[in-house]
Amino acid sequence: MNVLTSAVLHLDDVTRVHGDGVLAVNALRGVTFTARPGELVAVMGPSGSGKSTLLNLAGGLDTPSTGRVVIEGTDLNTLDGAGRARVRRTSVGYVFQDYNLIPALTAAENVALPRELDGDSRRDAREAALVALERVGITELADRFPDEMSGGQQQRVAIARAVVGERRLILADEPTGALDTETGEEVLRVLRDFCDAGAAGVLVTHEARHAAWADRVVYLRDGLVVDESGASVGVGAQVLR
Ligand SMILES: Nc1ncnc2c1ncn2[C@@H]1O[C@H](COP(=O)(O)OP(=O)(O)OP(=O)(O)O)[C@@H](O)[C@H]1O
Repeated sequence: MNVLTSAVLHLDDVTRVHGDGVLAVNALRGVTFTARPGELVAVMGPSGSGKSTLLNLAGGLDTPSTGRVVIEGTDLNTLDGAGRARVRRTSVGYVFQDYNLIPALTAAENVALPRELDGDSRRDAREAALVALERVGITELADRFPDEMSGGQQQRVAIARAVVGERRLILADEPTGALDTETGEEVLRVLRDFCDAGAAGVLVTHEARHAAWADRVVYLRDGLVVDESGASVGVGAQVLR
């Protein structure tokens, strides 16, 4: 099968230079990367290796200097800013270390927001939010505000917000960084479940233990993919599940 039609995310020989002249930094230097439906791919590497740059490009928040980013068959280079924003709203969900929930909105309202921004009626958006909250196992917290929830519960809300409306690409940047070990593992299990149900996930992490939930690990150094491991980590993921 053609990689561009089978992949949810495909980066094709992508470079990204930040700044110019003597201050130019080659954050990515020709990276090819694919995440397919059902797959959770961990991205690891030292500080400054290009992990955040890769995630920002993957989500259409940044544009490559050269190369292509293709999401669900659409080459983002062919879109204008509004087109990229639409792909972000409909195909891509982000999960951040610090949850990024809106404090004045309840869990259901936070999750419903992307749907409302995309034109759903308030009622349809709430219905979609309740489905997403059920999938992360916290329906009963729908009407609580973020400061009435634990960190792990807030991160589940953030994951529900990332997937609401059938978005199929989940980009997670150190999603367990603010959580204790046990809660962090529960959050990774939720991410894993979404990928098992057909989404594609990209998980940036510093911890090998967390990368064990992934099907593959891609190691970056100085803006290049220096190693990719599949089989052994895949076995780890099977054991953990
Ligand atoms: N907006 C920017 N302007 C200039 N340089 C940048 C910018 N963003 C990133 N860089 C540089 O690009 C390189 C890659 O940065 P990036 O944030 O992608 O790395 P990272 O692997 O995510 O690091 P960390 O683990 O510390 O978050 C680094 O040298 C960084 O200093």
